[in-house]
Amino acid sequence: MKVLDNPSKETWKKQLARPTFKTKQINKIVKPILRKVKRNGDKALFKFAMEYDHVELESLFPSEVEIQSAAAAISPALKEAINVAKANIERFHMAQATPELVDEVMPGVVCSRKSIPIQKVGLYIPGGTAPLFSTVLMLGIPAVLAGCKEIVLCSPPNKEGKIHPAILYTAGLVGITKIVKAGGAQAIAAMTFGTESVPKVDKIFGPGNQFVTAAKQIATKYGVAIDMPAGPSEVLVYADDSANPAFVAADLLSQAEHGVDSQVILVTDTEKFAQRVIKEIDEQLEKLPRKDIAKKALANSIAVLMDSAEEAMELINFYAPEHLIISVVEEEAAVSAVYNAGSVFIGNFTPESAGDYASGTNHTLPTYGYARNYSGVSLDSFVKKITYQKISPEGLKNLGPTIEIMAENELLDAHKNAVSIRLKHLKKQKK
Ligand SMILES: NC(=O)c1ccc[n+]([C@@H]2O[C@H](COP(=O)([O-])OP(=O)(O)OC[C@H]3O[C@@H](n4cnc5c(N)ncnc54)[C@H](O)[C@@H]3O)[C@@H](O)[C@H]2O)c1
Ligand SMILES: N[C@H](CO)Cc1c[nH]c[nH+]1
Ligand SMILES: [Zn+2]
Repeated sequence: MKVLDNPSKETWKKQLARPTFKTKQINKIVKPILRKVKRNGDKALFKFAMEYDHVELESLFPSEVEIQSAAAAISPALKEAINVAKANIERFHMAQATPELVDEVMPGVVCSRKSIPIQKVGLYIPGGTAPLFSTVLMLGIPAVLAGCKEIVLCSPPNKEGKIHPAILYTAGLVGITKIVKAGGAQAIAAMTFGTESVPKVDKIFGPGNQFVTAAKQIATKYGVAIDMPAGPSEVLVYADDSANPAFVAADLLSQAEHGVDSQVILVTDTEKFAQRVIKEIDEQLEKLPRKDIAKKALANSIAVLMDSAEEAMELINFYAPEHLIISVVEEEAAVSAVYNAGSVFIGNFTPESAGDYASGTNHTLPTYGYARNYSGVSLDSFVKKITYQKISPEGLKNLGPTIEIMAENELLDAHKNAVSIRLKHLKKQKK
């Protein structure tokens, strides 16, 4: 882990760059995949499963036997844990529901706004190097709560041609029945264009590797919406002497183990603390089954020493981390200074893993600095807000002249007439 000592502002962009997202090279692979799925439908999905997941699939759907045996393969302890997580995620996402808004803005002019579910949604559940069944909860729960009519779930098959039992079990628990064995860019293409077996959806959700993220971004050119670019996981820990170096190291490693292209950052105020954390990382790393992945991610990672708390916060907002852990004495000041982050974890006893699994917040979050302009997934991501208005004759008498003069000055007479014709009618009626 490289250590930077009070880097000057002009160097932040370069010094804190994420591992190069080789957009051009990735797009070169992803675009033909999209094209082929659009042209050849299911046939292309079978072909890409062979090419990228190294399996010859018999069917794109899990069989009834696979679904039944998935439930049997999950231990009672894991089932219990999934239930606790589900309850917390449901509770926190349910609390996000906004009631219908109705307002009589002036006498006789009533405006309202309602949340209407997006009808068809596609959920991508990563499965390349780890079976992220927790993502089924994070996407499936708000989709069901929002009332989406059709929910399709795609996840890559393993070498036996199966989707991980925990993903199948959790999907069933949440109430998702349309499950497709497809991963990577081909899954995104299938949900974008539709195939013989996969319905075309209105919006695609979910994290994934660089191929998935690039495919989602290209897919938007074909009329489908996406939640956000949710790529390789990252965490920034802002800690001082009051933090426990072993805890900090564990948090940094928790995101480093996601993928070789993940990045983790430590921001602290003394070289001594940074070195204690680095020592802990070295010790904990050796015991991790995914140490080879984490090691590569750590090669992209940095410890930054910042003397001034204000500048530290400026740097953090500049970086806009997906996850931000704050473990400093001046906790409140730091928390209130955050304006760019996907999700914030406060205090020594709030590991980022809590949000990944079970505390209730959503773990599908913007990476790569997109926390500057995107929010993480929430109930809102699965609805559209439709506005309504109803104007009474009295209301039109009150508002009409305002509209008429504005339309006239925009040189749009037909707009003005739509009001004038009604006002004249009302005048005649009065006589
Ligand atoms: N930002 C978030 O909210 C969030 C949440 C969870 C996970 N993640 C990230 O999701 C990612 C999951 O990645 P993963 O790889 O384990 O699973 P994945 O399911 O995203 O990707 C696996 C698929 O990638 C495709 N693929 C692999 N190599 C390819 C190649 N050379 N060319 C074309 N396609 C190829 C294959 O089709 C395979 O099925 C990690 O980077 C993790 O950090 C992010
Ligand atoms: N940290 C990931 C989001 O960036 C989510 C996750 C799922 N499982 C474990 N972690
Ligand atoms: Zn994680």
